[in-house]
Amino acid sequence: METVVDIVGNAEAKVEDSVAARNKPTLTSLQKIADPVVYQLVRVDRNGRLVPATEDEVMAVEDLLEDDKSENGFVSDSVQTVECNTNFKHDLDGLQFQASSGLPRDNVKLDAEAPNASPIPVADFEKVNVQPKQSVSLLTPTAEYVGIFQLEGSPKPSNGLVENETATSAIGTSSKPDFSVLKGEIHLDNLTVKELQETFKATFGRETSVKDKQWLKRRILMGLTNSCDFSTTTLVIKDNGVVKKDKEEIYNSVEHNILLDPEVGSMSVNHESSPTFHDNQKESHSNATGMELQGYPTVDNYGSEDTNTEQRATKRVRKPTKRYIEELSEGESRDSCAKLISSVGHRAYSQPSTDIHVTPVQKVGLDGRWLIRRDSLGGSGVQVPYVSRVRRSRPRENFMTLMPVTSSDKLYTERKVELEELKNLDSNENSDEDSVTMPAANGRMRRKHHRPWTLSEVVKLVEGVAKYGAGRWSEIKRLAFASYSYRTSVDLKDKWRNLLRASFAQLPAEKGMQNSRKHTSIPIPAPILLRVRELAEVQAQVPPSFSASRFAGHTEYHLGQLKAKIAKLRTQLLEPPKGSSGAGEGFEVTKFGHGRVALIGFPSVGKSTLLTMLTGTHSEAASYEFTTLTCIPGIIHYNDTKIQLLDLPGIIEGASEGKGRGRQVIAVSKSSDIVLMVLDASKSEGHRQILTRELEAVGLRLNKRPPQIYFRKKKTGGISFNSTLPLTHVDEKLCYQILHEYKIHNAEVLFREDATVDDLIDVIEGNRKYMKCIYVYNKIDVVGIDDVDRLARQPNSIVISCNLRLNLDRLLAKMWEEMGLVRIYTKPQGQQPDFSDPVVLSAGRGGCTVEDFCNHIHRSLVKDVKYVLVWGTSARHYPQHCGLSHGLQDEDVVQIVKKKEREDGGRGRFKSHSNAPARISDREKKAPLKT
Ligand SMILES: Nc1nc2c(ncn2[C@@H]2O[C@H](COP(=O)(O)OP(=O)(O)OP(=O)(O)O)[C@@H](O)[C@H]2O)c(=O)[nH]1
Ligand SMILES: [Mg+2]
Repeated sequence: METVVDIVGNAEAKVEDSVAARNKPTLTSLQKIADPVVYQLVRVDRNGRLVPATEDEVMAVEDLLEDDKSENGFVSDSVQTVECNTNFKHDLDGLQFQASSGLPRDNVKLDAEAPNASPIPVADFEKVNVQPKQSVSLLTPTAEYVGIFQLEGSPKPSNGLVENETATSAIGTSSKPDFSVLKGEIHLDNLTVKELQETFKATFGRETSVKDKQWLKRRILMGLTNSCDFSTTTLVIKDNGVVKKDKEEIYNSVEHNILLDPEVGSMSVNHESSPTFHDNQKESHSNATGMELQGYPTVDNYGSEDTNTEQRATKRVRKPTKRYIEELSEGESRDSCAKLISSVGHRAYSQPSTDIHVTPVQKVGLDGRWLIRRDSLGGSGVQVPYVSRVRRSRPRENFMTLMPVTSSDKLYTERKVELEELKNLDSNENSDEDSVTMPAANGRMRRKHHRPWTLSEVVKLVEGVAKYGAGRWSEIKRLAFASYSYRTSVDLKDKWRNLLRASFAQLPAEKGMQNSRKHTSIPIPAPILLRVRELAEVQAQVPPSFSASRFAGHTEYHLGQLKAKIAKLRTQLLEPPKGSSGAGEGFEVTKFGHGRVALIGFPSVGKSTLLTMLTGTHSEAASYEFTTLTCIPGIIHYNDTKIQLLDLPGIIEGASEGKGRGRQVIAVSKSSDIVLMVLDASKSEGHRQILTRELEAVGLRLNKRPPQIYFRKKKTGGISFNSTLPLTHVDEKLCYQILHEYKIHNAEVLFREDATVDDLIDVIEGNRKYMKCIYVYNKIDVVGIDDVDRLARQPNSIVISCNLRLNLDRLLAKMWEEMGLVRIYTKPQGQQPDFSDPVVLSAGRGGCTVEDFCNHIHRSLVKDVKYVLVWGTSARHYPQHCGLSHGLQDEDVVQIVKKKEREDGGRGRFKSHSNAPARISDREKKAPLKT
């Protein structure tokens, strides 16, 4: 099989270029040319017909391209400034092959030097007889397709072939030796071992130490047979050599080349400045000088055999994946630009009078299937399209390797800029094109299995939502995305969600373009995002978790993470070390009464004095600090209830960290029902904040209710984040980060209120205590009335004076109110209620329902309760028959009606009056009758 790359040219361009090339066959002629040439990869079958190369072949060629480019360290401007407007003039009589092309200056120089400098003349060779209608075939630009047969100018007339040292040196040190420039026929039988080795080196690109002539000849012939395209030459391989063929054969072979299948891909060819065609440079027919190289037939030698042969073979037999086939087929049906190239190729081949067709390809696609490279040369870029097939087998190593890298930084920068443009050119005009591969930041190809959305698609989606409404994805898909078979309604839904995120996360101060996702192919313009936002707001689609624009930044996330970290570490700090017996000596006293109240405050604020005043229990009070060093309990008799009041040592700043036994003090206060924070009215206002902070540091939450956040850990299923209302402090990402900090990866979170990050952390920690706190400002006798008035108006505050016994009753009332004790009086059946000894319930101590009331009396009472009769504020009428779930209120009177024992046997007419066993077998057998 021979694989060739055929050139499709533009006839008009050809004429112009040929004229230009003749008049000014230099670089300037090239610069005037803007139209690119489409190269298509074809294959010559056994009948000599050119058939389109298969995908595997294209893939293999691309591999070779890549490999060669990566192997070849040679970098030259001329490599990338490919001249594709080559004008060929083939004389039927032959004998003349004119190649005029606007090669770069380097090429001109090298090509001009080559005939003179080349010491490799071999043998006389007939001038090539080529049909003018033919499409000149080029071999694929790989290292295997190198070599040229020269006809004349050889100072060394022999049958061997010699490497063109000048040319080799001209192109620099190559990693692979190039195939020698041959002249005339080659008869391997006549070559010496050394010459055979040279030939082998030229053919395969590597040296060999084998001296076996037969082996060398066989390998060389095999290499030539497999790799060289002799169809465009007058050479054939015959009898251990490359020999001339008849004119008829040449004519036939050329005729075969004209028959082309239009369905071929395009391929870029890099023309090298060197006359020795090296690796991926195999252009043999271009000459910038426009001079005639008479008798120089272009035989692109396929000096094959490289180390990748086996790999390529493996690739060819590998079955393409289903996805690859699907995408390729979709792409082929969709790619209008690809069709353009194909059709151009078809036209070019079908035009009888042209041999080169320069195709003005203007569209640029990045779908991985075709790509037009625009290399900058001077002011006018030359566009070189080539096939860039999607290869699902492995990602293309480097996008840039397909584009020859110039040594000039400027050109390199330009190319990068162009690449960026290409990336961003996913525009309206290319709406049907989708990127499958994208160049990543490190220059390697990053493959995306999904098709990135184009701007036109996004606009269509937004229009569809505006027209049909969000949620009607199937309808939008059917009506607006009918031609986009690869877009499902789920895709539309997902994209709309991402657009919503992007639009609500976008800060107004940000620059106009913002991506909804990090790796999206196109940035969404600000107007579209604004439109999305408008639509979402109109259709009440504001996602709760994205309604806060403040989350566009990372500061909140970072702060949230830090808060979670601090809370976690603080919890670890407060936990007693494992293995220890726990805390040391504490202040804990036995619980007594119906409620417990702790006195917390700085030293010498009057706590002990207050205890003495309220309870009658003496507690040492003095004018120096830390008079009290332990917990002193007292009992307050109030409203037929007993309330335990605890006098505690004074705490100072840093108590939560253990200063002044502050931790034990706070631990006792944690066990109480409410906290009385005693403050000195004559002291700084900051004391209140300090104490609040200290208590909160150990998990006490004063005058707060638990956050309305439902949180439940799960074993599997990930994190489900939901909210019943728009959130302004927490979003999904922040919630995930905080949970991640606690190493929670499976949980259910439901926000029922606009909670803060601290609330979420409290819920996750789960050990917070929410308590009522009354701020008691003592010693108001020493401050002005204005200050007293101001303090008294603060929430949860009360002003007192222990010395003057001012406002103590209000303090007790407030305390009672905050404690929420519920007194229930019992009423025996047929008797008066007992108002002397109530049953005291509270929400903090087991609840206030009838069942709690029964349990408070005795645990076994609940199952005997038939119903209860309730008098009081909780009853709608007196008495009300209530069940166990009825909620009781303060000073209710309850009468319990128990079930009767005889009712156990049934009710009404179903009642069982007999005590006989239910089953006959259980009955006692009567004694048999005596006869
Ligand atoms: N002017 C005035 N002084 C008071 C009042 N209540 C208490 N004091 C004085 O404040 C000083 C401290 O009183 P204590 O009851 O020992 O204060 P404490 O908070 O128990 O102090 P520690 O036990 O050290 O924490 C005493 O000298 C009291 O006489 C008040 O209402 N007015
Ligand atoms: Mg005291």
